[in-house]
Amino acid sequence: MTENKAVNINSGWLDTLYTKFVDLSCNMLIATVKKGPIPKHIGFIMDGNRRFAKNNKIETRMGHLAGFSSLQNILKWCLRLDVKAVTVYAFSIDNFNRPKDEVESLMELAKVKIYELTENRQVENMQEFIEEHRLRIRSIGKLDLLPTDVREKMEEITFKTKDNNGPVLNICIPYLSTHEISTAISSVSQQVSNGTLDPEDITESLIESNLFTNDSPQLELIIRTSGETRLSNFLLWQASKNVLIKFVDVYWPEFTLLKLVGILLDYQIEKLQQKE
Ligand SMILES: CC(C)=CCC/C(C)=C/CC/C(C)=C/COP(=O)(O)OP(=O)(O)O
Repeated sequence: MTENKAVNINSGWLDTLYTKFVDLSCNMLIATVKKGPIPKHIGFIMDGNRRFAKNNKIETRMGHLAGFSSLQNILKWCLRLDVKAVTVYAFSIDNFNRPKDEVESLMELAKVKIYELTENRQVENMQEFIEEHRLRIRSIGKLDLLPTDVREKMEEITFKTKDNNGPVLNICIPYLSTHEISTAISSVSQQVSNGTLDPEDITESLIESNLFTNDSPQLELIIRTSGETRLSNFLLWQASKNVLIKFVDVYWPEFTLLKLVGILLDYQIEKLQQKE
């Protein structure tokens, strides 16, 4: 009995010490990398949740849940690093071709997590974090493909955070870059056909101003986890403008601050080389 108690006290003390050590290390890493240029807008292809689940012998659903936790951590670090926009590929239009129960569980996860945020519940201090950083959350993509309840939750959080004047989190769900570009072109053609736009005034920047990311700063970095080296129809137009693309060999739920900092240092070296 006494022995157990002693072990509990010791492990509590060690946990606290460990947490403090981790916090301190994270703060130091963030302060160090912030001395150099930080990309204003980062896109993440959050890949590898299912392989993470398989490797760890857990259900696919739990892999996606671990992916959501990873998203929360990475978002927090990005905001502390003063990144102004984070765009995440949460669900591709093609993902609707996955097994029905996986699609349903991903939709449920999206709905529940967004519900927790909109209803002002504590999601590991996430609500506090949104308030503190005045974060705007937007869902972008072909929203009418979402089940009504999920779409409503997405629209609700976009509405609730629309007047926040801090950074923006763009959640691509369900998204394909080619759909985004064709939607922009269609909106421009509409203006031509109703006589509000002269075809001669169609420029690259006009098309760009009709993309879903039109109110985010220029994309400067894309990170894809899981070792895959493709863009998989993510931010193709935005990626054409001097964007550094980094492929990392870890699954999304395993992506750490240390990995992010390593990539940011590469980004800073590249910036310095471009200046020379
Ligand atoms: C509400 C919200 C924003 C939720 C985010 C949750 C999350 C991280 C979703 C990503 C889903 C997804 C298709 C990941 C890709 O890994 P994969 O499933 O393709 O894994 P694999 O590459 O190993 O097959």
